[in-house]
Amino acid sequence: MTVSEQEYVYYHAGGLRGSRPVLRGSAAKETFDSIPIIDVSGLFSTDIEKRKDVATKIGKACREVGFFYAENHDIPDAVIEETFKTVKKFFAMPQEDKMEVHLHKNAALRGYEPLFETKMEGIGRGDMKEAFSMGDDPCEPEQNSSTPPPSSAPQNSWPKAYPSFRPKVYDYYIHVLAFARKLMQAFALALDLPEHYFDEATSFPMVGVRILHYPPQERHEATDIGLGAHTDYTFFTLVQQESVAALQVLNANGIWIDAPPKPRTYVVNVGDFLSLITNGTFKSTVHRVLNRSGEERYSIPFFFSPNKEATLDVVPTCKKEGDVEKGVNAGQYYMERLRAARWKHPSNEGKPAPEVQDIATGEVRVGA
Ligand SMILES: O=C(O)CCC(=O)C(=O)O
Ligand SMILES: [Fe+2]
Repeated sequence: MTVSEQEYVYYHAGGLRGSRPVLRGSAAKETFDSIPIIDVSGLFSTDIEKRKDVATKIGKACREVGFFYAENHDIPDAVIEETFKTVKKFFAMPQEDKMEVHLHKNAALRGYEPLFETKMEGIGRGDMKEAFSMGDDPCEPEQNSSTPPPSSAPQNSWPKAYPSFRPKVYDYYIHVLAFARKLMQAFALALDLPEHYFDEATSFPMVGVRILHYPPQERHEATDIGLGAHTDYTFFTLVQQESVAALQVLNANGIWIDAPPKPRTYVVNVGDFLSLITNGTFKSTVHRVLNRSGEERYSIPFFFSPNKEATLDVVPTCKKEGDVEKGVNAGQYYMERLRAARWKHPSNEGKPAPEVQDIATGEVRVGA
């Protein structure tokens, strides 16, 4: 095969542009071609051996794939169903009611983002999704922070036109946060660390609920994308998808593996923070959303990351000889990544527009 015939996949990983050759036939490496399903019910057992059994499976999935489906979690169906109803009602509001809480009006980059506002990849129109995000804020009583700051601007923006939105989103938030904490303990066990190893670094974690609406894509090419190929800047992410398949995960051969919704499961994926502190042992795997279904798609990622103040260093069980301590400040890194993808936010004023890359051809240009 000549160089010019080599096909590549382009993406953003760890905030940097990357590419991967598409390997087929005899050139293909050993890699995953499906997403493992893990029964996580043992995590709720009082028997540590049962918890460790689940953690071992989680560890294998994180090392080999970076993604898994968690089945038999403890979040009631009714909570998830009610949340999707809420999500649909939010997106069905008149545009001006959504724009009232536009993310550009919020210093913490929370709130509503209309269609095509982010451009993870692609010289096309941008990401074909609208979103609303909320997250950790010690000032909001629903979050039961033991140490609210004496005074601080609210971090979240809530739509006035939909008063019951906030309590409904919080109902989801509280449930998923508890499950995420359980998973964090399982990740510790999976790394041969004490179960509560991460408790201190996640005492008031950076978390976010992002609700997403992907209209059906008119064009069926990768240049018309729901959400460009990326990795998450989290410890891990818990994605609840409704019924429409569109999420895809990139394997080592540059092949997109479908991660369709499976009833009563969460898609769990390792993010860049967990990859960083495990020296890359746990994979923060590239993924994207392409909604070719012809239907409206709704999904709800829940992002779980360390405390803002936490310093990220490689955990003792993953250290290698000669490693230099990374000492990354979690909060700073998180905000940099969040801002980089939203360069029109007022906090980026004066900074040059970032470069974007055509996901089909690899061509790079200054973003518009
Ligand atoms: O919509 C999805 O299924 C995934 C969304 C996602 O990857 C993200 O928001 O980081
Ligand atoms: Fe993601």
